[in-house]
Amino acid sequence: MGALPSKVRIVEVGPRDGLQNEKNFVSTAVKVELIGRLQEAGLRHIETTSFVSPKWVPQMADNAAVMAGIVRRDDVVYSVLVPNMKGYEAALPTKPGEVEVFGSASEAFSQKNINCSIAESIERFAPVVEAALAAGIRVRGAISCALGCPYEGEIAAEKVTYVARLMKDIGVQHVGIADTIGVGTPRKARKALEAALAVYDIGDVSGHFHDTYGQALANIYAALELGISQFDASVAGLGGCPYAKGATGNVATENVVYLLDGLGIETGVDLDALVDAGAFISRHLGRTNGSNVANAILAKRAG
Ligand SMILES: CC(C)(COP(=O)([O-])OP(=O)([O-])OC[C@H]1O[C@@H](n2cnc3c(N)ncnc32)[C@H](O)[C@@H]1OP(=O)([O-])[O-])[C@@H](O)C(=O)NCCC(=O)NCCSC(=O)C[C@@](C)(O)CC(=O)[O-]
Repeated sequence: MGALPSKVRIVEVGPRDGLQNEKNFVSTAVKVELIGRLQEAGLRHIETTSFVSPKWVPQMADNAAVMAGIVRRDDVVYSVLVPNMKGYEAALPTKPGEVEVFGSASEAFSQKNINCSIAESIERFAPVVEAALAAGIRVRGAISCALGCPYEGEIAAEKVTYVARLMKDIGVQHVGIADTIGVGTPRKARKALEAALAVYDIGDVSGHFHDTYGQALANIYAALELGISQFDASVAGLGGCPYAKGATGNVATENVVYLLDGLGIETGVDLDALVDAGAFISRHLGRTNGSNVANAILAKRAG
């Protein structure tokens, strides 16, 4: 195990992963304000929305309006999820900085989430990747259920390598290893990441850890020890996937920043401003903040 990275890129997924499962529609204005607050807090990579079927995920139906409403900064990458060419064609005019195709290491989850097999998903992604790269847009891929599946249970590391290889072969530049249901522990996280590292370079692999079993920070630490330097996180721990029942949100961004600050690892994020952004969206949703770091800071502020 080498030294920990000196710098980490946090991809803020709250506006997409965090909100997609909300039953009540969150207005476009609130989504836009949240994104504004997140970038003011120093986040430079934000998963902004997804171009998926509004029948499947109604909360993301205002994707184009969100992309039109945000006040863009040149130094922020605005990333959008795209499952097929229909989504890409809708996303392109909104000028995303990155498109993210999302596959799975589990056949069953692939069917539930995107209504096709792993092989079919790659066929759908291939023209998206080709078109995006030709347009100069970065392409990231997510590999869901890399540490376990709500339908199949254990997922072999070989399955992660297999999907990573398929993604690499069609030109996907970076893969995110996703613990969709938050069941992983550090050893599993390490195995899944190493499975992707058999195909991708260290700078092109990131971690996406849901915190259902409270293991996400431990998994991030294990990933840091491997040299991984990019992680997805969701402000106030918002979220869950509509097709992974019972899974809670992604690891809270505030918790990740606190950990990395403590380790002396640079993120560029101002924790206080981030806590304000999390308090804003939690207030709006009428939800207890899902970040214990945020709650501790808010309690301290209240005296
Ligand atoms: C993928 C599809 C569209 C396939 O859905 P399908 O039904 O197989 O698609 P289809 O091509 O047969 O089309 C059916 C209808 O959907 C429309 N359609 C088709 N494509 C699009 C599109 N892009 N945008 C808008 N509409 C679309 C299409 O026009 C048609 O409309 P109709 O004629 O019935 O009115 C569907 O299954 C879907 O939208 N699924 C939602 C997937 C999703 O958003 N899941 C959550 C995000 S993934 C996630 O959270 C995991 C991640 C990334 O965070 C990592 C982790 O933690 O694991």
